[in-house]
Amino acid sequence: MSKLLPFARRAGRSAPATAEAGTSRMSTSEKFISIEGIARRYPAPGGTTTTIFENLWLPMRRGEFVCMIGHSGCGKTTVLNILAGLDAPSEGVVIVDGQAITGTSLDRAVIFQGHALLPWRSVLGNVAYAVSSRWRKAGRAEIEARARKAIATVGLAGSEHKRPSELSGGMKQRVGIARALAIEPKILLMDEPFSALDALTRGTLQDEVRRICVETGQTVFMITHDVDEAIYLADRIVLMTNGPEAKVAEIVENPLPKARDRTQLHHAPGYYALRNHLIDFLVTRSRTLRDAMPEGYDSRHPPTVRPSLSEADAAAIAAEPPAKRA
Ligand SMILES: Nc1ncnc2c1ncn2[C@@H]1O[C@H](COP(=O)(O)OP(=O)(O)OP(=O)(O)O)[C@@H](O)[C@H]1O
Repeated sequence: MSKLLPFARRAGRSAPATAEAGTSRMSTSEKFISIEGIARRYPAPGGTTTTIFENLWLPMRRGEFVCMIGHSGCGKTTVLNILAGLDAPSEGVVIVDGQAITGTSLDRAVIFQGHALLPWRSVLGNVAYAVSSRWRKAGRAEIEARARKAIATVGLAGSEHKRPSELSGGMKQRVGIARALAIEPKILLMDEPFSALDALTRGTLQDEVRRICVETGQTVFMITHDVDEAIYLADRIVLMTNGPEAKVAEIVENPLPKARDRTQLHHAPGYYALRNHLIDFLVTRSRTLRDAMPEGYDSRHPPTVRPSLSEADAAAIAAEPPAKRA
């Protein structure tokens, strides 16, 4: 407890988080995924059109974990569906690994909030089914070996022959993750994958997903409403203004070290500045920015923000003995 106190004190007396804004542009060769000027519009009553979002630009590096946060209705799932190839933009294009997306692909696996497992198949059967659709010519032994490996990766070894009705919500979600991983996708797309789980299971699965993504160098785009989940998992956090006509307000770079421990996050310098910045955005700025973006806003290059410590906090940390900072 005593170790917690200096940080708790700092959190309490911190000035509002300052943010270093800038536009850290990604070079063309760095862009593994490139969302380029996409819009999604739907017909509305009276022959009009509703624009959910427009002129949305977002590049992602290979191996990056990007979370998107924004209020309900700003179009997060629509963006994910477009990345998956399940929906098409009304304007603009998404380029993955140099190719424009024209439909679904086994290179882009989706993990939904609901598990969508085949109820009549066992855990092994569900995962093997996905494996066989990826490697159509593979023999039974190879398919089973690949499926078993993915099942073991998510900690379900020993449950291969259980049916979905015999599994808890967390176990079902693990099967969903195993099924996605088993096809060795280039990109993992996750739509609030843990939101229906209890806090304990959610934490465990966040740990597993983080470990797997770090180990495999997976590129991930994930939607979440959970600020702490985004801080733990993401390298960058995309903040959407409220819809309709939502925009990428800013892209927040996570200043926390890549080697993170969920239970120790609140000790990390910069944690409270980042958390306060995200919450402040959701509480007020997501609305005010929808109504008026700052002068000079360029939707092609939304501001990149790196919430930083207040000067007082930075000085306090610098003054601490190194052992205390660890
Ligand atoms: N087929 C459709 N026809 C008309 N409007 C649609 C259609 N699909 C989605 N929308 C609208 O598009 C908007 C964005 O939906 P979307 O599900 O992408 O939002 P979201 O940010 O993911 O929301 P949530 O956080 O609640 O999941 C919503 O206002 C929704 O009503």
